[in-house]
Amino acid sequence: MRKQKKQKFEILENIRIEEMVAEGKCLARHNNMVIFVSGVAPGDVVDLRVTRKKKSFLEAVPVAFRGYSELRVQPFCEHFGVCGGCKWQHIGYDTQLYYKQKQVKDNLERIGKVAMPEFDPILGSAKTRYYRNKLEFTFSPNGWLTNEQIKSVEEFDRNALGFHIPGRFDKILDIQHCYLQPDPSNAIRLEVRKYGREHGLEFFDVVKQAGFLRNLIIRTANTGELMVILQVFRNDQEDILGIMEHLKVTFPEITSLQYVVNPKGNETYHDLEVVCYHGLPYIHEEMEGIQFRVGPKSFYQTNAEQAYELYRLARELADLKGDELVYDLYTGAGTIANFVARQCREVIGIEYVPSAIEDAKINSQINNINNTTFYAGDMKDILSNELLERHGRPDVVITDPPRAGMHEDVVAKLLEVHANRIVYVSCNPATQARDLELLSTKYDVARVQPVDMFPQTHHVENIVLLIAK
Ligand SMILES: C[S@@+](CC[C@H](N)C(=O)[O-])C[C@H]1O[C@@H](n2cnc3c(N)ncnc32)[C@H](O)[C@@H]1O
Repeated sequence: MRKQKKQKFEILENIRIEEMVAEGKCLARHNNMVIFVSGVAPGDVVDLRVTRKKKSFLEAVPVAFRGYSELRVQPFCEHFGVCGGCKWQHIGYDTQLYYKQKQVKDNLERIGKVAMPEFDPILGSAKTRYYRNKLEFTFSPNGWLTNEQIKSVEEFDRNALGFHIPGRFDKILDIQHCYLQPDPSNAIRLEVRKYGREHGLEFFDVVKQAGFLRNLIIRTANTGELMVILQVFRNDQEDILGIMEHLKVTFPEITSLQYVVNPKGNETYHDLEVVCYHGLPYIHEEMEGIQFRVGPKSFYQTNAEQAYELYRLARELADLKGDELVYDLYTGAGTIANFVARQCREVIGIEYVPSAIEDAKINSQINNINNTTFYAGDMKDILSNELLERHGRPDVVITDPPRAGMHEDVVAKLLEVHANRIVYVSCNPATQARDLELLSTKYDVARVQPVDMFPQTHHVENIVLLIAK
């Protein structure tokens, strides 16, 4: 007798979703086993398909809903559930803030294991939609179709311009309307797609590494300046100039229109020449009258309004009186360094990416800020005894590391220098908590202030003030 084939993915029925936990996933339990579930809300009752089995936990996705959570609200975007962009739009903004605050508290208390003050309530974002100043869209000749679209596939032009399906480098969701970036972002994207389709320009196929239109970046600054960068695979000048001219005429509000020819295997263009077709090769963001020049390769905080709130809080916690030496670690394009420079004696900014340091210097120059010095290199090498001897021991350290947190050598150096204050800005409370535990031998945690930079997502930013013991 033939053996019955074992079902690959187990279905678990009638499971109540308990809590929102890390990375925007929810927790449920079945037979004493913990299950991490995406796309649900605490209080939902669901049937789950197990997608991953580990010794101590399972991962699963819902296949049917038997009851809906009271926390749910109607998602506003037609791409919800497929697009990776706004995964939390099925729960209201107050609930999102509640869980972000909880995420910070859980991480700091569970991992950090240090004495904590009362946490300040999370600072929500004034804008919960259209808050991003930068989006990057990818072209594809065979865009992802929804089940509805598959039924009538002949009606759909598969040439797509949108976002990657989460976890898929080769699948692009064609976006009709995106709620993340203000006007005229949607209009520009739709016009580029229309022009490409109507003129028979090939949308790039990442698997075959063939085609022409590759990627579109739109940056909408808070000064009203607008940058558009088109990435193409081949240097077909007639086609490039055709689409550039069309965009220039159709959107006179574009102040910086650029293109990059990228024949490489990936979409990164930091090592390629970006050609300015029209306008200036950069745009400006502004904060308290300080201008920040943003070039095609520059990093700038993507929620500019909330970045201002974040920096304002960081500066408040730094408690600058005018005579301090401040070290701004992981300074990026020197945004925090320049933002606090007028309130202190001197700022030393350190950052890994050399082009960001060039931007940081320009940002000081164009604002007549003369008390900043910037260094490019790996933090653990640059923050050396030699540097500390040259500039002196910092009174205040502001540190804003990447998600991985600070290298242990950098933490060791901060213990050694024993600054009066450390303002630790983090986009990952888990690694922040790990670093706080190490720092707690010489510093007390005095304030904890979560900030929401990314509504509709599980991401949370957190500022911690440490005071020397
Ligand atoms: C979260 S961003 C902070 C940017 C900046 N403070 C701002 O608000 O715009 C972290 C920065 O750390 C830089 N970085 C990452 N690893 C680094 C390292 N090992 N040494 C120095 N800088 C590093 C990244 O390039 C990035 O600019």
